[in-house]
Amino acid sequence: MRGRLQKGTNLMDLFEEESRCNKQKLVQVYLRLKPCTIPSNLYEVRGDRYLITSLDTTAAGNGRKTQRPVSKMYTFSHIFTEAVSQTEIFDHVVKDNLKKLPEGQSFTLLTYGASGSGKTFTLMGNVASPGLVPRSLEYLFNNVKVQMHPVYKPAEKGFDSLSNSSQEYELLFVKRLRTSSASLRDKYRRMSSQLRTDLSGSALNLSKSKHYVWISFIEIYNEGIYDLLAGSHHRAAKLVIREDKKGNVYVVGATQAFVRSGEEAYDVMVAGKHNLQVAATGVHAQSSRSHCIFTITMLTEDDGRIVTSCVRLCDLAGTERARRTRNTGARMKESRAINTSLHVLERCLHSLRRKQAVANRAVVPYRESKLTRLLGAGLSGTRGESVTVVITLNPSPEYADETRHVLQLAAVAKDLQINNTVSDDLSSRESSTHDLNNSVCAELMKLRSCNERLNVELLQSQNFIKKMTALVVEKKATNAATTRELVDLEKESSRQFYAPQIEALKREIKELREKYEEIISDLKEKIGPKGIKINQLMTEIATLKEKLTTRELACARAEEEIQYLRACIEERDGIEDVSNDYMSITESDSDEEQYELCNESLEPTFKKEDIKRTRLLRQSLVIDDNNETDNVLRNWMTR
Ligand SMILES: Nc1ncnc2c1ncn2[C@@H]1O[C@H](COP(=O)(O)OP(=O)(O)OP(=O)(O)O)[C@@H](O)[C@H]1O
Repeated sequence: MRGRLQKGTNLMDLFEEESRCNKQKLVQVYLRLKPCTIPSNLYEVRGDRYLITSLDTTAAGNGRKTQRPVSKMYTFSHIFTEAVSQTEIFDHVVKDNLKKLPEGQSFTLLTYGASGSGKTFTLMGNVASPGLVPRSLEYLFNNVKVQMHPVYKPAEKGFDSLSNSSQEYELLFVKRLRTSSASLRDKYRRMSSQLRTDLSGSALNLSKSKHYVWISFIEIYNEGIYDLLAGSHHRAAKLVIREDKKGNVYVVGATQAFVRSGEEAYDVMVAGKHNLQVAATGVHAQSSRSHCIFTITMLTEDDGRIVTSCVRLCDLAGTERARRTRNTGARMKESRAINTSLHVLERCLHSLRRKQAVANRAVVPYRESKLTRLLGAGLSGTRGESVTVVITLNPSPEYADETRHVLQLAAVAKDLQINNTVSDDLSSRESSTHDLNNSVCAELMKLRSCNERLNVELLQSQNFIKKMTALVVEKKATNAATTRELVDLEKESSRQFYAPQIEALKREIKELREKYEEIISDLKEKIGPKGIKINQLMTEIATLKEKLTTRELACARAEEEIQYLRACIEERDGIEDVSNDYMSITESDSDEEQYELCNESLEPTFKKEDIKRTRLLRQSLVIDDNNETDNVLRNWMTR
């Protein structure tokens, strides 16, 4: 499933869950990311199922094409990130399917991705990390009772019983094949201890049945099918595809090798791999130039009944951009053939999806390439095969262009249903013309069942919408409650946060107050007697001030008197030396003596009262500072 990036993956999960319930089993599409040293922000893995890409997309506007980054979300059955081991991938992707093999349930696994993204690594691996092929072999041979003589051999119509001489021939043939790959043979032995550790504890427990295991290995190169087990001249003869009336597709004449152990099977496969056309390209030095399909066929004999099933492990050649590979000549031709067959695969998947979605009779173009002809029956679901696609992705930004194409195909494959009831056109195309009435009736029946299915889907969708609406309402209510709680919490937390600070401040203030009160009382104690003295001095100062004021008033009065006397003296024109005479008047002189003295020197108008007044004046001035008074008088006299 692919869609624009949306918020709320929970809703997405719910929706997916709902769709899963509505649909039948889907093609399993896994994503494996290759470890990458260059950091890239083009891809983001969310959870273990969602990939968000920010790849450039061409947009046409105003007559011009522009590149702009678009976020897209792709859903996978599971995403294996860079750190995930081969063991985990085997356990997740292959193991359960192998368990169903003896029951007649076939399984096809495709690795698909850009060149150099890790398809071959995922299938074959290396000595340190064996891939899905050696693991599948080890798992099978460790868990089933494999027969040592090839009594039954897979054939077009199911199986053939072999004569003793034929059995001998088959055993010899495998021995010969193994000799041809002797130089490459010890690889499995080096891997096997690792494999045994990884696979320990897993058992199929099928001791009652007898199993005959055969393997075949073919490649599709430049739209020709070749037998990789046919020796070094395998390209000399092309194989042909045959299809029976039931829609089963066979490669006629493909070598089947009878194997009795994982090691034997692996050696045969290595011999075949040696024949693979591997050539250097600009992208990947060991690039696969063909699609190759490794098939393990198992004939299970149980109570005289033979059941045939197979595991097909397909390593598809990588999509290639001619611009980047810089291929020319033969390489260019190979590249074109690879891209064409992959393009047909993509179209087939698209048509199948449409066909399954609307139950129509659209023709799926399986026949347009050898690859789709061979895989078609499995993908269409008519044979009840389980199909798994492992998309390998190199997150390095330079592979972004190829990756976008790969993801498009992955998105389509993810939506395909398998084991569905929609009839496939493989057989219908071969069948003779239908009776019109029958076909109309069949069409009507189909339409009715389709209608019923749609009604059910409608009901389910309505239920889903109801559930969603209820969920939204619930979420809104929860949100409101949460907001209220948050506000309360904020208040509470701020109160709790400041309360201790306020308490601390109050305590501090109290302590300071007590401290300063102590200091003040200490000071008061210390300045106690001095304080009383100061108070006394202040009182004295006040008394002195009062006295001064009184003296000032007296002075003022005296001045007035003096003014008056002066005026009187000035009136006595002609009288001289008054001042000297007057100065001779002393305190000791009696009023009479003074009067006499005055009489002698002054005009008769200078009255006795004046003398008295002058004396009074003198007295008032002489308080405690005679000198000052004298000075005042002296000043007055000398004026
Ligand atoms: N998950 C991985 N971990 C470690 N190494 C890897 C991984 N995937 C790929 N490689 C390494 O990257 C290189 C290319 O990988 P591989 O040969 O599997 O690419 P491919 O997709 O099969 O390419 P082509 O389609 O061109 O054959 C190999 O050297 C392989 O060991």
